[in-house]
Amino acid sequence: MNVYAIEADALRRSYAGGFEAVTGLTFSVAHGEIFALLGTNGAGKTSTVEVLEGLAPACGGTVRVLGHDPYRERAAVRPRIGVMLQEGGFPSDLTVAETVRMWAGCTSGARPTGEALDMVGLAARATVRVKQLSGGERRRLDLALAVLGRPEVLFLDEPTTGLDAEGRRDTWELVRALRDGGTTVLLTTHYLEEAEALADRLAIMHEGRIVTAGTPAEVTASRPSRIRFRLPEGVGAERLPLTLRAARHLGRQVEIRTHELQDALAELLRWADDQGVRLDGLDARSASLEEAFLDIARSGRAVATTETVGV
Ligand SMILES: Nc1ncnc2c1ncn2[C@@H]1O[C@H](COP(=O)(O)OP(=O)(O)OP(=O)(O)O)[C@@H](O)[C@H]1O
Repeated sequence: MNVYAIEADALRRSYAGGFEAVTGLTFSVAHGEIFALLGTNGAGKTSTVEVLEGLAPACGGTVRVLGHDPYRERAAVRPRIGVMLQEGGFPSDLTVAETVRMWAGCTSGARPTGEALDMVGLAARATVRVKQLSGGERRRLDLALAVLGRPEVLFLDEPTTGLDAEGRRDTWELVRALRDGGTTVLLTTHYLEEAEALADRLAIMHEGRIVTAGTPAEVTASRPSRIRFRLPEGVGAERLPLTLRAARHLGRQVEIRTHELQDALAELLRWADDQGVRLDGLDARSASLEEAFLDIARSGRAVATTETVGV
C-alpha cells in the first residue's frame, strides 16, 4: 500500500478565461492523518479540493487519491471517499431520515441510518423535513452523508461553518474518532483554532500556492511571541530598558515581539517594578497559528518580522 492516501504534485487548475487559481501545488497526506488546508479568501482551497475529489480535472501536474487519478479513475476512487461540499443540495421536502436512506441506497456498505444520525447528533431530528432544519443542522446532515459509506478518505470543505460552539466541538470529536479509526481526513477551514485543535499537519495557501506547511507547532515555531501593554501617562517608550526599546508603540500602547517570551517579560516586569510603573492591559502570548496566518495574509509570503526584539 502507498504510504500516502493523497498526493498532489505540481497541481494546477485554471478556469475559463485563463485565470490560474492553483499554480503548482505539491503536498501529500499520509493514511490516517488529518490534514488542514488553510488560506485567505480565494486562495484556491476549494479549487484544489474539487480536483482531489475527482469533480474536476487538473490542468497540470498529477494527483493521486488512494493510488488512483480521482478524475480519470473516478469509479475506483468514488466508493472509497466521502465528500462534504461547502453547500450540499438536498431535496427539501424529504425528512432527515429519508434523505439518509435515499443516499444509503446509492452507497455500498452504508452505515445504518440511525448510526449515521447518531454520529452527527441529528437522531432527534430524524423525522423533521430538511427545509425546516437550521443552517447548522444542514451542515450536520451533510456530514452524516459524507461518512455514510465508511470512507477511507474524507474531504470536508469548511465542515463547521454555521455551527455553534458545541456543534463545532462535537464535529471535532467525530473527526478525531474517525481518524483514530484509520480514516484520512482532508479539511479546509477558516477557523484557525479548528486547524490548531484538529490537524496533524496543515498548509497555508495564498494566491494559488502553498506558502507554509508542517505540523501546527512547526508552522508557529518561527513566529515571534507578543507582549502588549499601555504605559502610564507621562512615561515615554524611550524609558523602556534598551533591550526592549525596539518595541512598536502607538501613543501609550506598546507591542513587543520576541522569540524569548519569558526573558522579555521578566525584564519588562523588573523594569516596571523598579520604576514603580503600572502596565495596564498587560497581555503576553505565545506565537499562534493566527499570527502566522495574518503575516501571510498581509504580505503574501512568510516573512520574519523586523520588529523582533533581540532578547
Ligand atoms: N468557476 C470559476 N470560474 C472562474 N474563477 C473561479 C471559479 N471558481 C473559483 N474561481 C476563482 O478561483 C480563485 C480560487 O477560488 P477558491 O474557491 O478555490 O478559493 P478558496 O480558497 O476556496 O476561497 P474561500 O476561502 O473564499 O472559499 C478565486 O479567485 C475565485 O474567484
